[in-house]
Amino acid sequence: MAILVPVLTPRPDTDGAWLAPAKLNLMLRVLGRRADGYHRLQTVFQFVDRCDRLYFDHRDDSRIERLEGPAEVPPEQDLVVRAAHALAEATGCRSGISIRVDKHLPMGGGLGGGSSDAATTLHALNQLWGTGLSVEQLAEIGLRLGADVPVFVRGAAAWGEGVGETLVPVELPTPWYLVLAPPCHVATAAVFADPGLTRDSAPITLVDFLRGNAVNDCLRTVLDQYPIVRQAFDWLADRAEAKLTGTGACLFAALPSQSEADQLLAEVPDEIPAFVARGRNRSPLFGVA
Ligand SMILES: C[C@](O)(CO)[C@H](O)COP(=O)(O)OP(=O)(O)OC[C@H]1O[C@@H](n2ccc(N)nc2=O)[C@H](O)[C@@H]1O
Ligand SMILES: Nc1ncnc2c1ncn2[C@@H]1O[C@H](COP(=O)(O)OP(=O)(O)OP(=O)(O)O)[C@@H](O)[C@H]1O
Repeated sequence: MAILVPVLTPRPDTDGAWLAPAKLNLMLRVLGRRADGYHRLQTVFQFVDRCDRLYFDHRDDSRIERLEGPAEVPPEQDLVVRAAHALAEATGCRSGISIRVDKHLPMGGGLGGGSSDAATTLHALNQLWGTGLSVEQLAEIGLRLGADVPVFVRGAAAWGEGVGETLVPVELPTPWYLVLAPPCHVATAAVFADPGLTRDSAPITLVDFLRGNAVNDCLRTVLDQYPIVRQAFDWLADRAEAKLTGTGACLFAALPSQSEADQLLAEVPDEIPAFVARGRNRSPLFGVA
């Protein structure tokens, strides 16, 4: 008997917004450094249902413009604009687009918000411009924009290797997470450049991870470089199993229920922005629970 696997197509929600979710790195091992300076990693990516919201409006000319977005990011440097140009160049498409970015994810937080915005833009414009690229082709373009873009393009929770481009989909438990966003931007490049960073971890297997081997090799460096992250980490670690996502600054803990997550959220000190979100094995961009 044939098994029908649904083909999922990214689509806007009922308000016309294309969702760009956050990711968490449930573990992060740094195995070594490549000749180009990039680090070889092992990681586990899972999405959460906290999202930026992107809107795309048709234009009659061929200009690519960001009409609304984060004030800290000049429009021409915004990853949504860079993704749109990259798709236009790769396909020879001469269409234009107006993009509005309704930002909900903290920036420079290890939640991959910019990468997710780029991935959502690639999917949305591939449909709106009718450029017809495959997911593989979009992921390849995405990788040139950032190491985290491919997992958002593929939209499945994954075991990741290489610099994050070798992805194997995984089905994981989907707990409620309390996410703390200490108010600082962590410079990913500076964390990877730290001489004290552990960069010779032995590779592990998915089974090792599922049995509880879930360290983040960047944690010590980030806590040493950013006292404000250490303060938030200590607070969370006193109450739950605290983890760092990516190179931070965001921290998270899995809780058994929404009510327990909400209860802990209510206790978070006022100076630490925080939210509760549900883990998802399929990106909310693809519109399924
Ligand atoms: C740490 C993770 O968030 C884990 O998911 C990602 O690997 C980082 O992905 P990202 O933010 O998209 O990072 P990129 O913008 O590609 O890289 C920023 C900088 O971090 C350093 N970098 C990044 C990723 C990596 N595997 N090795 C590195 O050494 C490089 O100096 C690079 O110039
Ligand atoms: N649309 C965008 N949203 C957020 N940041 C953007 C965007 N476009 C460009 N950027 C730039 O990218 C940087 C990293 O943003 P992002 O939110 O992806 O960081 P991050 O969560 O630390 O990601 P990662 O986990 O991939 O390191 C920002 O500091 C900002 O300068």
